[in-house]
Amino acid sequence: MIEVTNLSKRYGDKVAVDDLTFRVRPGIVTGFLGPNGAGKSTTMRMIIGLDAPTAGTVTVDGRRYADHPAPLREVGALLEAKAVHTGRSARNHLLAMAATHGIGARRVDEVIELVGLREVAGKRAGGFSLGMGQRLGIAAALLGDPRVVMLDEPVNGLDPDGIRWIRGLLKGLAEQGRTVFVSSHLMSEMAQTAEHLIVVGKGRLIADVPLAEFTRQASRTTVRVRSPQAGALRDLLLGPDVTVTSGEPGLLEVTGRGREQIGDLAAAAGLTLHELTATEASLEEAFMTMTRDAVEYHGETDRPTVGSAR
Ligand SMILES: Nc1ncnc2c1ncn2[C@@H]1O[C@H](COP(=O)(O)OP(=O)(O)OP(=O)(O)O)[C@@H](O)[C@H]1O
Repeated sequence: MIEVTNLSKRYGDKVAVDDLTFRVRPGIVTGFLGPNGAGKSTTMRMIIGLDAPTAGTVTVDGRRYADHPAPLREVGALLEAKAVHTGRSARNHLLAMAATHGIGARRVDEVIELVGLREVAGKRAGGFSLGMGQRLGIAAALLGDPRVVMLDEPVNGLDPDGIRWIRGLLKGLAEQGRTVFVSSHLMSEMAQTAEHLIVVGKGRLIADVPLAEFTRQASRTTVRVRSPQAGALRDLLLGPDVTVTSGEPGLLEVTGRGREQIGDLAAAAGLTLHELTATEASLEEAFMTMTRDAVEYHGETDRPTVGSAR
């Protein structure tokens, strides 16, 4: 379990992480989702003590990372997929890491097998492709058989095979009861991997929801309505839990009322309709809307809003 409490990080005037509070539970894959610059890497660095918080606390299984007697056995992390610049073979690279933590050669061979590097384990790690380097980084993260696994953007730059492999690996680690925390800026990727989502924007928490709940909310249908009497129609449609927005004159986008209901209400009031179309938002669109709202929260609105009553 990772517990982040009122965590903030400032670099000079820049607030990278702003009063974040959330928990990452064992037994499931938790996705850490947010656009570029949202503060994901900074948060992960603070979890393993690479950066000191400006305020707030982070604990892993009840203790600060630095207070664990054998941190590598507690948390395995892959942060910033950077190339391994070494003339050593992959196996020797891992053996050297293992030796500094009192981990034996047997475990090195186990993780090599686990990440599928057996055939290239004797090759120079410095010459590895991005995908192989990524597998090596994951092997290093798993060396200590950690109860918490944390990976920052692990699928960046990987081919479809590599991506599928990482998804399977993460799910398997979670099924073994480990805490698995993985960041991405792609909703579509998280939708296939994570069971729970922590969404951040501009350093702030936007959502802390099960994926199923996010999907349910995202699939809320929007109805596009065109009418020469859009103003009157909007007034007619507004009500509790109904939102009406407009991007152009004569066009309304309505959530909270179904297509038939809108058609019936318009007909009963004698209003003319030129279009009545139901559209389902994709998960990616729902994520964009969510994070755009975080931008709006900071006062940078770019979306004209006709009216809403919630
Ligand atoms: N060492 C630093 N000094 C100054 N600013 C920093 C530093 N590290 C991060 N930042 C800033 O803090 C903000 C959050 O960055 P962070 O890398 O944590 O975001 P992220 O969500 O991981 O983004 P990405 O997906 O692009 O990696 C960004 O605006 C970034 O420019």
